[in-house]
Parts: sequence; structure tokens; C-alpha cells
Amino acid sequence: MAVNSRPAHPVILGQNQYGKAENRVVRITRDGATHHIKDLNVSVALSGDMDEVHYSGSNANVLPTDTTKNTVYAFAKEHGIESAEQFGIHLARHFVTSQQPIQRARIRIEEYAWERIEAAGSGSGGANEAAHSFVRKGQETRLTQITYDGGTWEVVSGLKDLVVMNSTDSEFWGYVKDKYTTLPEAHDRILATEVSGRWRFNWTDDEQRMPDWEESYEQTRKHMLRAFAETYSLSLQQTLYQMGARIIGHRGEIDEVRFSLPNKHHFLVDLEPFGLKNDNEVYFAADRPYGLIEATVLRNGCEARIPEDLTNL
Ligand SMILES: O=c1[nH]c(=O)c2[nH]c(=O)[nH]c2[nH]1
Repeated sequence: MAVNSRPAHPVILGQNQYGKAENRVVRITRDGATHHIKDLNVSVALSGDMDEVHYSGSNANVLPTDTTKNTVYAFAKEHGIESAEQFGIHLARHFVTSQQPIQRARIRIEEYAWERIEAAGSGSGGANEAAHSFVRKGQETRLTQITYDGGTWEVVSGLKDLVVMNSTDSEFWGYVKDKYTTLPEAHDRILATEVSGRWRFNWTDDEQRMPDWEESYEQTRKHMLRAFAETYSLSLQQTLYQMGARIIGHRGEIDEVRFSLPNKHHFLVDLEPFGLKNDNEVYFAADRPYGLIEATVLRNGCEARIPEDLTNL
């Protein structure tokens, strides 16, 4: 028999930790019309005097993982997110100093960086940047498919994995409501998507002057991003059409554009239970399920040839 009161266990518990992993928190700071974003994936792992919950199931020392999640969101509101390090230090200190049984906190944070979308008319100085439109850092993948049957060429190019966000100028309301509809109407929401797009060139034979492919890609990407940034959006469908229409309108070498746009939902976190007001500042970035908005935008009179499912291209 062990000296302490607990009966000896034939099987001994080793290192253990628990907490809520991958809390996706987006914090918007509004400096007038200019918004700043911090986008983190925060994982909390706590350890300490946790033998009993494993051996007997007593939760007396257990701060729920749900509470650790709430703490992440409440701290984002109350203290802001100056840096991932500062935020992590703050959280770790809180868990260890406020809960007697917790002796160690490990906070892991991934940070997703965002750059402002360049606005129209900006020169090399970059002074002209969108106040609330962002593109996630880390390059997209550029794609192309060339088909040649000995007579006719078909070139379809595009991109995938280009993540963009507008932190305002997006609404969604006036939709059909049936007995299963619970979605509240939104008059100021975040609009974010991961663009997958393909565009078909009208260059089809060797007699025609070939487009400058590099220039075409840069300009198409630019027009697409500007349309995303500048459209006051009433739906992602409307934004999609504007992105395609702007490409068709500015790039004579392209006749058809198809987009597949997942609606990357950002839900306002309810901070009322902690006595905090969430003034469109702290969001939960959900990864699934997501709305998926897909459409082709065509030059009038042209044929639609890009397949419905872009993964087949
Ligand atoms: O832009 C949107 N389009 C929709 O069709 C839709 N449906 C939904 O629930 N949210 C949204 N947002």
C-alpha cells in the first residue's frame, strides 16, 4: 500500500495534457475606415494535478476545454492581439496563475499573415492600399492547361488557393426563409473566400498573335483582386460575377472565366456571457461546412467550354 491515501494503481498514468486545439480567432481592429487583422490558430494544452480525472473520473481539478476556448476569444476582445507571442504569453500566464491545479500551459499559435490589396491608381510607393480588403500572404498556385489537336489550340489558365477577405462592405439579407431557416440577416459581415478560377483564352490558331502570357496573368489577377476589393457585396454570387466581368471587360484575350468560391464563414463570437460587447471585432473562422458558389462568366456570344467541376481541369 502506498504511503498516501490513494490506493496503488497497477497501471501508472504518464505525461498528460489537455485543452482545446485549433481555436480559429480573427480579431479586427478598426482605426477609422482602416482595418487591421490578426488571424490566429490557437491551441491550448494544460497539465498539472490531473491524476484523479484519469484514475477516478473526478473533474474537480478540470477547467473545461470549452472554457479554454472561450478564454481565447474573450482575451482577443479584452486585450487585443498585439503579436502571437504576446497573446500566447498572456494566455499561458492566465491558466497557470488562475487555476491552482494547473502547473503548465503550452500555447501553440499559427499566424496567417494578410496583405492589403493594392487599390486602383496606386503607384510603386504602395501608398494607395485598400483599407479593408486583404489577400492572405503566401502565393497562390498558378495553373494552365494546353490542348492542341494539330489544328486548334485551347489554352485555359487560372489559379487556386488565393485567399482573400473584406472585413466590411459585405451584407447578406432578403433571402428566402422557410421553416428550416435560422441564419440571421447580416448588414455588415466579413466576406472571405479561397479563389479557384480558370480563364479561357481566345487564341486558337498559330496565325493569331499570341498573348503575352506573363503579362496576362499579372493583369488578370490584379483585376480579379480589385473587383473583389471594390465591390460592395450583397452576396458572394454578386462579387463572383463582378470579378469575372472585370476580367472580361479589361482583358480582350480572355472570353470565359469560371470561379469556384468557398464562402469561408466568420461568425461573431458571443462574448455577452463574459460581460463583453463584441462590436464586430472577434470572429470564429469556421472551416466547414462552407457555402460553395460557382459560376461561369462569358463574353457575350462566346461558348462556355470550361468544365463545371474545376478539379477536372
Ligand atoms: O453570399 C452568400 N451567398 C449565399 O447564397 C449564402 N447562403 C448563406 O447561408 N450565406 C450566404 N452568403
